[in-house]
Amino acid sequence: MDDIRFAVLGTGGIGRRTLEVATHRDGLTPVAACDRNGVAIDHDGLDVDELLDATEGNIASGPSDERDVAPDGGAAAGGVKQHGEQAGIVASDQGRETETPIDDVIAEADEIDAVLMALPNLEHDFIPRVAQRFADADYEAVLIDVLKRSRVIGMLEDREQRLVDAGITFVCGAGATPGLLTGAAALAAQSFVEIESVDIWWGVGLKSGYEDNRGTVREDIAHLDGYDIESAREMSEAEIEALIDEHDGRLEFDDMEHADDVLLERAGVCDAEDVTVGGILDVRQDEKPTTTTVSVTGRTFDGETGTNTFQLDDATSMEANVNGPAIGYLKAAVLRNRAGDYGVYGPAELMPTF
Ligand SMILES: NC(=O)c1ccc[n+]([C@@H]2O[C@H](COP(=O)([O-])OP(=O)(O)OC[C@H]3O[C@@H](n4cnc5c(N)ncnc54)[C@H](O)[C@@H]3O)[C@@H](O)[C@H]2O)c1
Repeated sequence: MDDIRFAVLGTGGIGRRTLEVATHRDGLTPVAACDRNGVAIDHDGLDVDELLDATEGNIASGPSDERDVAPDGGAAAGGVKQHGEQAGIVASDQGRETETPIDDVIAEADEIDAVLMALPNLEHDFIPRVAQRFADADYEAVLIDVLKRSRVIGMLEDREQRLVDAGITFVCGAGATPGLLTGAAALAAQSFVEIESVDIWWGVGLKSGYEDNRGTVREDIAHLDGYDIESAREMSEAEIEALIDEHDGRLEFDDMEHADDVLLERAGVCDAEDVTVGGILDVRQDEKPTTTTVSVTGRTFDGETGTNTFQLDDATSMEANVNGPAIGYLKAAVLRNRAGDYGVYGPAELMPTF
């Protein structure tokens, strides 16, 4: 495959690791990265090591704000919690401060083959609206996200014709769950002619990565009983710490709104209601508190009922299982885009490329 020039929107816990994982994969040149405060662009290729060193322990994290989403100057919805104007990419020699980081990347989009959106999703229409802005700028290449929420997929489908008209190939929910595990479920389903259930059960240990992954932890809290997207967005860091203390560092989630359900339905594998997603997050130990397992139960053509399972090795980190697939799906999407195949795809509809 020819060299792929790619950008990462959001250099938090996930986006930083996207850049790092990409250095281990062939044919990828990172040419742009941005966070809420700044942007770094170099069409000859960013110096990933320098950028990672500069942002180590210094992520411009927190919920998304709207300041460069609403060109009309629309106010941010709810309180915006920032970690200082100098946090994140502006601390890198390659970075510069900007009020319009995403627009600055869009302005260079003619020379970019793929854009990976590692942005927060606490305002769940944030990523669809960013996609729309690329389409409105007549970007003709690949967009990919690692979002989690089921409801966002419909928002992307609503914009599908606009994306096709622009010439965009969009892969949504292309991280771990949804993402790798959704794709694994679609493969595991092939033994059967009818699927009864898909159960996804994940385990993540984050002790050494907790500081880097506060954005993801905040979003996960929104899935707990008694919390929702709005309340999780408004929580202070101290409130999050207190909640984690109450649970001794271990949060268990049942029946999460994860887009694996609608993405498997899109791919024709089963009904969304037959899919359940849950898991355990432990922010005080690196070991996974439980083994990530996908169980697909179905009926075979000759009348047997069985369960195919797919497990991740406990040694593989969340960051490895999100970013490896995201890059694999990004590469697959570039091949599709170059073949003139545009539109919205989920991770159960195409095979990631290594
Ligand atoms: N599918 C999966 O398996 C999976 C797993 C983990 C995380 N995720 C998703 O990955 C996403 C990123 O998570 P994270 O932990 O890296 O979050 P984070 O908070 O650490 O990072 C978010 C980044 O986005 C930037 N950002 C916020 N608003 C912005 C704006 N208006 N313009 C430009 N940049 C902006 C921030 O500065 C930061 O760099 C989340 O949506 C999370 O749900 C998915």
